[in-house]
Amino acid sequence: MANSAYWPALVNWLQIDPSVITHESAAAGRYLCATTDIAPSTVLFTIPARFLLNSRSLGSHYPNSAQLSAVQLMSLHLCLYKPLGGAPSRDSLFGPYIDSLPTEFNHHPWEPTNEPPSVVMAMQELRARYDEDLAAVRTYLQNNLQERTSALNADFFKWAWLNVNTRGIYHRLKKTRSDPDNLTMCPILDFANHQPQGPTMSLRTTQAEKTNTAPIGRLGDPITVLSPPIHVKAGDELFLTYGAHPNSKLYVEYGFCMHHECPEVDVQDLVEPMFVDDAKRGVLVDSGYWGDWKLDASPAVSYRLVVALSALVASQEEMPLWKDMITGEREMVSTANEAAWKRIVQVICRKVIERAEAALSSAGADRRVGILWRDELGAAQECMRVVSLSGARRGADAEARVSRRHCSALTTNSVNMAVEPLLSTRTQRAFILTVTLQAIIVLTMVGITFRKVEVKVDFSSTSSYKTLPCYLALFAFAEIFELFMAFDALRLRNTIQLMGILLFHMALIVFAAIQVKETKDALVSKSAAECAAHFDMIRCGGSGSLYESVQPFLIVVPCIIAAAWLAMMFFVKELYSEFGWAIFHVVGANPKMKKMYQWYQILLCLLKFDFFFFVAVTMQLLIVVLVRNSAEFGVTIAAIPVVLVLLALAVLAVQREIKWLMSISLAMMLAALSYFREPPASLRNPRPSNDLSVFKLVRIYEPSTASQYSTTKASLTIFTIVAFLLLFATFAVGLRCFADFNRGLREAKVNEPTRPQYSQKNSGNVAQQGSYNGGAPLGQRISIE
Ligand SMILES: C[S@@+](CC[C@H](N)C(=O)[O-])C[C@H]1O[C@@H](n2cnc3c(N)ncnc32)[C@H](O)[C@@H]1O
Repeated sequence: MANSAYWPALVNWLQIDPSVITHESAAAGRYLCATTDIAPSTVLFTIPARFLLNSRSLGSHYPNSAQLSAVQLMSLHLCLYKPLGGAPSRDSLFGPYIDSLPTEFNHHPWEPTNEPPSVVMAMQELRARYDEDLAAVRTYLQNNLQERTSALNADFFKWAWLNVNTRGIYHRLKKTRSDPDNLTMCPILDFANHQPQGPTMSLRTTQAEKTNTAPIGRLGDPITVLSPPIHVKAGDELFLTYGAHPNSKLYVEYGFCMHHECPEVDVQDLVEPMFVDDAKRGVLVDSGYWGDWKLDASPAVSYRLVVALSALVASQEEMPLWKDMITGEREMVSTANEAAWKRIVQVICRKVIERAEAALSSAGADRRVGILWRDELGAAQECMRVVSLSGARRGADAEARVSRRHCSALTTNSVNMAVEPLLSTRTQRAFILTVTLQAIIVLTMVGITFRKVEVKVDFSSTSSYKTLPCYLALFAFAEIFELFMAFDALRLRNTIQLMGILLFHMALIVFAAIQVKETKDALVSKSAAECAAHFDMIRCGGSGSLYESVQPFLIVVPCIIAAAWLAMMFFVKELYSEFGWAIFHVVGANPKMKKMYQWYQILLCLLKFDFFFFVAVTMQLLIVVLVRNSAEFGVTIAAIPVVLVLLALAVLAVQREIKWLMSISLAMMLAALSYFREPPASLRNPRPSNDLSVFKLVRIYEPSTASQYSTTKASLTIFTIVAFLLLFATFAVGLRCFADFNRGLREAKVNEPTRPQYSQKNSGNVAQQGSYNGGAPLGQRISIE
């Protein structure tokens, strides 16, 4: 079949009317285009499971198909049904799809010509994979389908294998995420060309991926393709991100190169011969740091290379320090060690520059090979510049700082962007629904209690009655705050905040339980003997009393919150695996950076909870203790927005790493801490009702003022202690984060993911939803940390 005829036949076979079409360009072959204007993240098309070519859809058509890997089985099928002599494929299963595949791969690099050594190595590895797959398929045919053995034409198999390699995408078909057979070819989607960054199409998370199990249906889940998260105009090209791959990988696996601003060089061929000491080689292999050593632009020297070269130049006595460095306990082995590995980096750079210049002066006709050499030259020159610049500075982080200015977009932003918008997975929706539902029920219960008491009691008559409005206000605020925190945690994919919410919710259970007794103390002021003599339905307990009528509502509240807590625990566990591999990967593989980022996340979380507890304590004071028309009442209310601004400034300081602002924020925290300990004399007031020194816990229990706090004693004590401890923790974590300023994390903090990101940085070996497989058996390449 003529290639131009494939499109109508393909959409007719799929029975869909997608809002996309293919066009062709000389530079990148066929590509996908929008046929109409499309709103952000709209469903473009869905391909049912029976049209997906993979181990599930083919398995039942081949005897003992489990003997073959997915790549082998798919390649075998394409090889057997390759369209011949312009006629359509004879395949009754996937004929129209096979007709839409490229007819040849003449341009695909197969034999090394003049490529850089690391690229030649990668090409050899690709060939080894191909040879292995061809041999496996031969053996399979001999053992199972002898009559088809003659159909295994090596040229056809190469065509088939390269189709699978350049068009296969990750698709969950197996029980575990890392199974190499989670691979499929998907009609139409496989016309999408690669764009390393910027808004691209994405795939809706499949049911199997959401539940983290094998798909339930025999053929697996369908694939739904979403448009980029921006408005697309008719005629615009629709891209997909294959992964944050360097040109060397794009060239070897997909046969093209792009102009990268931030190239990288694999220097394995230069570094490996330096390890003449087998013991050191063994240590690196055992610790997982052997190989994958790069000079790149962010950081100039990859962390793995720093680790390897530090080991290379470390003395025997220094090796324990080197181990401390890789566990993140120390920054470097020693200044002498660092100076020594930097000298080696300069030697490596010089060698790379020399050979790149030589290759470029005798460059052949292939434009792609020229790009590969220019990448090597550019990366080595940049690395040389940065390492010389940072001679006196500490660690690779200094280099990282300089280089990230140019390359942050490629490293932190270009990783595969969101597969899912906020609240698009069932677990996320279930989590928010649980928090919302329990909030509605709890507030209704508290509201009913309040109404019942309100009609009988004048709250201003005695201070103890004020416990009830205080209880209502606190709960309303706590529930709204929790809902905000839940949305915020999902938006940021922040698992630490989710843990914080669970702790907070647990505190709500305790608080609600305490309220049963506090409300009783507030209402039931007469002894049993007094009540026996003269029953007062408001001040007495027992049958017919006001307290008895509200008691069931008070008891039900902690039960509901506790039940919701159990459900939330379950959902947080699910969300942990949903976000687990998306969050904390913003900063790459460096354990030091990861640790710093985690402390930063903890600080942000603490600051949010600080705000809650500050407002909660203030609210209790306003309602129960302070006199409404007093100046202090006004000052206390005014303090709320002021504190909010201060906390926001603290967030800004830590995020942007503004030292002077962070110093002020820490000083304010310290001042607030000492305020808890001993209030300034000016704030002390002989009149207990106006006394802000209530912050000092002892006042709550002082005989002169104790009666004033009698009914709120327990909750005020708990809130005050928690607020103090939280502020203390915030101060300590703030100091820790301050110490991490200027260590290369700023870029990652500013570019935080408000959408999930699937890290590829530093692994270069990842296959995932929405990205092309990129060649090697997936088992070797899926990296889920
Ligand atoms: C999944 S296919 C995409 C559709 C393909 N262009 C076609 O003609 O069928 C992947 C192949 O497209 C080409 N390709 C993808 N992205 C490209 C890009 N940005 N520049 C040049 N070629 C690209 C490469 O040949 C790659 O192996």
